[in-house]
Amino acid sequence: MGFKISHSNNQKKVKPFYGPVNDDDGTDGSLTLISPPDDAGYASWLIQHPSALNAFDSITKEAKWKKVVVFLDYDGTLSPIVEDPDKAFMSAEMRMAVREVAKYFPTSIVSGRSREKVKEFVQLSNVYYAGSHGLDILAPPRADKKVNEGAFQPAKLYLPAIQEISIELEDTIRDIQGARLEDNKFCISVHYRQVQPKDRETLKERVKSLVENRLEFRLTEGKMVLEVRPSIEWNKGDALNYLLDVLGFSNAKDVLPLYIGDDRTDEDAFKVIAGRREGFPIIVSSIPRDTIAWYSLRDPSEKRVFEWMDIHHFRCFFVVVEVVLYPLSFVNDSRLPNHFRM
Ligand SMILES: O=P(O)(O)OC[C@H]1O[C@H](O[C@H]2O[C@H](CO)[C@@H](O)[C@H](O)[C@H]2O)[C@H](O)[C@@H](O)[C@@H]1O
Repeated sequence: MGFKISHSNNQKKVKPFYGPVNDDDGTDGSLTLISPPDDAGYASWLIQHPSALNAFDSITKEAKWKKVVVFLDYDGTLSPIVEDPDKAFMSAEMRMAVREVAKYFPTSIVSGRSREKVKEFVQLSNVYYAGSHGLDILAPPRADKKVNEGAFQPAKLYLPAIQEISIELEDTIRDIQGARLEDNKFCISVHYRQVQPKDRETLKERVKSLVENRLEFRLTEGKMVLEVRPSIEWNKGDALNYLLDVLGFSNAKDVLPLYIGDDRTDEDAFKVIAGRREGFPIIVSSIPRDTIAWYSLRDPSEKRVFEWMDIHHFRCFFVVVEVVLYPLSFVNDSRLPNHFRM
């Protein structure tokens, strides 16, 4: 399978700003609420996007005899959303849960952060990392290539321009108190969580007009963050496809990608899974939201995700994998931790 990347220099793709319905709640600042965050609204949204916790049994049933490949977003999924982006630490329990999951299922972390930074936070060596919204992926070499060519970086040519626009952005936001830039290597994040509400529109307008004048860039918006990205058609959904391919699953009929994410950019990955009509797109949200995801996890903090990732729950998945891949005797193998034994 080949990967086509179009560099859309002529066609400007600036995504519209979505009304900041809930800008001050510290979580879903830029996302579209489809009903007020009350229990009745949430309950009816849950009918469309059932809780992945409650659906666990049906999910495991569907996964039987199939190969589950796990994809996880970082901020707001594995770590809680916090004021200071440099302090978005993942708990030790969550780390342990991800490490256990990755022992049995190929697991990738797909983040808007730079690959190096997200790896520093996650600190696991048994997962693959896709940073900068998938523009920087370190995965095993493809089956048809003997030598590992290093990271896949489709926007490498943009690096000098990214450095230039970073300086311009710095100048543009300098006088706005609380505004800060984060260099994510192939993308630049402009954070406004710590900017006073009265100054946020000014910041957005300035960044928007700067990016509009630079054809090599486009703008997306996350949770109280503007993300300046190269104008190439490549997103977290493409990263998911790329990883499935290099992991040897592109033509497999029995693959179920499982993706957990909380942000607008994760919708690209949900879309890919929805297009396959098989897999588990799971959104983390405490409010009803417009989403392509089929399942949901309520708490925007790590708690619910952890609960779901918890090895006790994943024990069910393990049984599936064990039936398919491992000899039965392995189940009661004393080398296995207690919670994996039958
Ligand atoms: O794709 P992700 O891994 O979810 O990255 C998206 C952005 O996440 C980070 O910002 C968000 O989390 C911060 C820490 O909790 C929070 O302060 C900020 O308001 C959120 O937008 C990251 O810092 C950004 O660079 C990513 O673009």
